[in-house]
Amino acid sequence: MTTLHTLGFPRIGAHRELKLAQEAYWAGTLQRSELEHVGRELRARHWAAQADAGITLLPVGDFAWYDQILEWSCLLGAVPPRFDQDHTAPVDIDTLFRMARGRAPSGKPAAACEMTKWFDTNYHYIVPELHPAQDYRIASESLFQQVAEAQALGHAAKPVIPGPLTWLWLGKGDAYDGPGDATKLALLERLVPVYRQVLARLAEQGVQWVQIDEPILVLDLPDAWQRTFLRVYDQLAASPVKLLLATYFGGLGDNLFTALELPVTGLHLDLHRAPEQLPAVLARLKPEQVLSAGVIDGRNIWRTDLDQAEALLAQAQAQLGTRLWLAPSCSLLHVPVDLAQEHGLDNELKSWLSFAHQKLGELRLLSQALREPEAVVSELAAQRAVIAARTASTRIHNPAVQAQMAALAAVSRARQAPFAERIRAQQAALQLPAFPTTTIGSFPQTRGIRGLRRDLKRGSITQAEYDAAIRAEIEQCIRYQEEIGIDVLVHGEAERNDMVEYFGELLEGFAFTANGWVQSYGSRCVKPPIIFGDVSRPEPMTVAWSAYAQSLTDKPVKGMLTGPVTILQWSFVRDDQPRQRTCEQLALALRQEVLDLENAGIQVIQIDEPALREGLPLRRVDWPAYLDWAVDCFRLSTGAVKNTTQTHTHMCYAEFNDIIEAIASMDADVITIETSRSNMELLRAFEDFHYPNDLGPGVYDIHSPNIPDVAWMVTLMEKAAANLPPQRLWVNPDCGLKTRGWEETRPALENMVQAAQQLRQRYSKDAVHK
Ligand SMILES: CN1c2c(nc(N)[nH]c2=O)NC[C@@H]1CNc1ccc(C(=O)N[C@@H](CCC(=O)N[C@@H](CCC(=O)N[C@@H](CCC(=O)O)C(=O)O)C(=O)O)C(=O)O)cc1
Ligand SMILES: N[C@@H](CCS)C(=O)O
Ligand SMILES: [Zn+2]
Repeated sequence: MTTLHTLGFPRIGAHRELKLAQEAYWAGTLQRSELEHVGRELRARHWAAQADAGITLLPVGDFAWYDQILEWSCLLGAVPPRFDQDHTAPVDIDTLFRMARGRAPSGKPAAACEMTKWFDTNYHYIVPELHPAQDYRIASESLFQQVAEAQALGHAAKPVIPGPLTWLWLGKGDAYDGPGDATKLALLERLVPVYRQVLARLAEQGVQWVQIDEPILVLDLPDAWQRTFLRVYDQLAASPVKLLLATYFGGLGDNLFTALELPVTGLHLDLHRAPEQLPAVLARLKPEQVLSAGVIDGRNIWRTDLDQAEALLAQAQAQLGTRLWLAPSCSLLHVPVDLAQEHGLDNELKSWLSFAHQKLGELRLLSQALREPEAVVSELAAQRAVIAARTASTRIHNPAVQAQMAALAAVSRARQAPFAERIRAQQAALQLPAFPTTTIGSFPQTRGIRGLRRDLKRGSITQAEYDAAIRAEIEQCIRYQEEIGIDVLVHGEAERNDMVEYFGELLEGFAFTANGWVQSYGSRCVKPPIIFGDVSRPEPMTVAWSAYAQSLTDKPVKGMLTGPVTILQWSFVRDDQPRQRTCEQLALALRQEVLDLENAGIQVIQIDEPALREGLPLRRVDWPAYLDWAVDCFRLSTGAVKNTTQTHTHMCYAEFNDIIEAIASMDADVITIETSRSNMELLRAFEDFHYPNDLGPGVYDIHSPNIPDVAWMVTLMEKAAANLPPQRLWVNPDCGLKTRGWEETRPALENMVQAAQQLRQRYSKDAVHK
């Protein structure tokens, strides 16, 4: 029997049960015991589904109340001092929630830990906080309880834990300088003994295999880190369990020899992203070692070409026999739960797709194809037919788009005049004060607004009633901004379920799901649209809403679009052409929308690119090629407007230092960025580079419910104005306000406007000229 396993299963539940329970618990409407019951039910259901599908080793520890890295930090007792953790007591679930979100039903509120993107995914993890003097201990029983839970249900449990080097790499602390700072490695002296205790406890529970995740092995690692892998795993090898070292999201590259030298009993490889590493691994795998082949794509939703997978694995099967295990390439956390819940997708399209449940079936079929193909001839033929039908389908090709693409080289990307000339023309048209104020786009997405979409979907209100109610929201938003004196207004994005899904629903070549939720962070989920064919824009997508908003006021209202790279990055993307091609098609569609907005009298147009940095390949050698086409696509979508039309872009969740040149070459007239959480540290890249265009460093953190005070925001802007020309600076929050309530938004924005007024007085001489 081939061993089949998964590196992790989505924890949210097919109907986002976890989200609903978490939010009810935080709101005080669900008891802790009821929350725990929901967790147990979800785990049991997910194990049962996997076992029923023939998965022989079940992941335990992939469930998390908020995030799996945070769970592990809590198990290690790595709780920052501000959360008042008693060093002899277990870490309580409310402490975990306070670390994640600053507050919980019990315990003192405190500043939440930082959250950031998980490798190149749209999932966010809670950053471990590292201190040179930190002591580690087993401070939570949760993992051991879950192992016992799985075993009581009759399952073979395979605990999944973050490896010590990956956990340290992801961690931050005042004493450390970036992910690869070698001084972090000193913490291993206290960390590794706790790992050994954990492994010993798991062995006592009868666990045979532990999956230890070291995804940093697919990154460029400094020598000191590479060498330390050997030392650390020598110490862990003495444990009485077998270790399966899991790597994913890319190939091992120059870390391959390191990985193969480690004294572990099994190695998991991402053979979907990096099939080319297989021969080198097969040549060097030790005789007793297991190879777990991650051939089913855990990051996308297309059915697997099993012939291709089988051909890739034929030699491995012959060489390794039962030492060849099969698995998805990474945790299934990154795909929706169950395609069977999708009743709105047509059968043809549905036949092309595979969500988490369906991937389990594919895994079993692949194992049969490798061992006893004669037993599954018809299933394999059916899968083959689907793959062939998708390739041949006329739905994926649009001749008009192909014609546009053929002429792409001739399309101008450059604005008509350089920035210095454009900004003068824009200022003459817009007449903005110094330190103009604006927001990033979204205003609170209230229950009322979401309820409207729910009612429209259920048919309990008509499209006309929905549109009227959204217009009323827009009017309220415009009036409010006028009342408090914002200079460049937004319409508030009330009509959008999500900044990417909304566009996916309106573009051709996209499909969207009813229930294809994927966890983004904590209780927040997204429903990534599916790009299955050539992308085009049948009709304007935002013009009516923006034009309506502009009709209500004499102040400029920003048109608001999501950029091509971000739409690409946050969608499930077709895998039958390079991502660059798909991005170019998106850029062309957005270019038309930009021109339509301009024609409708919109003078300021923002094209958000928060995912530009997240799209960076994991290996530096691949960065220049990506940045070239990503920036080119942005310029393709924005380059056609008149000099008097002001383009904005917005980026968040990003460090800018190493991509500042690319950002500058996007040539947006104004960029608004997230900087307040880092106390304007992130601004340094713009200062050092002498960034030439206008810049809005976010003056307050929209992820926090705290109201920023005026003096604080003035101080932050003074820091910015010390190194950048004051006449180039804008005043704005960090990011959109959709996750905040009005009760937090009102005082925060009013304070922000006051801060701008004080800045105008203070810098009246320098800043008059835009
Ligand atoms: C900026 N971010 C985004 C990322 N990726 C995206 N695709 N979009 C983003 O905005 N990545 C990085 C960050 C991640 N940040 C966030 C922030 C907030 C959310 C979020 O709030 N998600 C919502 C779901 C949003 C949505 O689709 N809303 C629908 C309503 C869906 C729904 O639950 N409907 C209910 C009724 C609701 C009610 O009555 O209250 C129903 O149908 O029963 C909509 O507005 O129509 C979330 O709740 O998780 C995500 C990422
Ligand atoms: N315009 C979007 C950008 C989020 S990154 C918003 O305001 O929500
Ligand atoms: Zn943002």
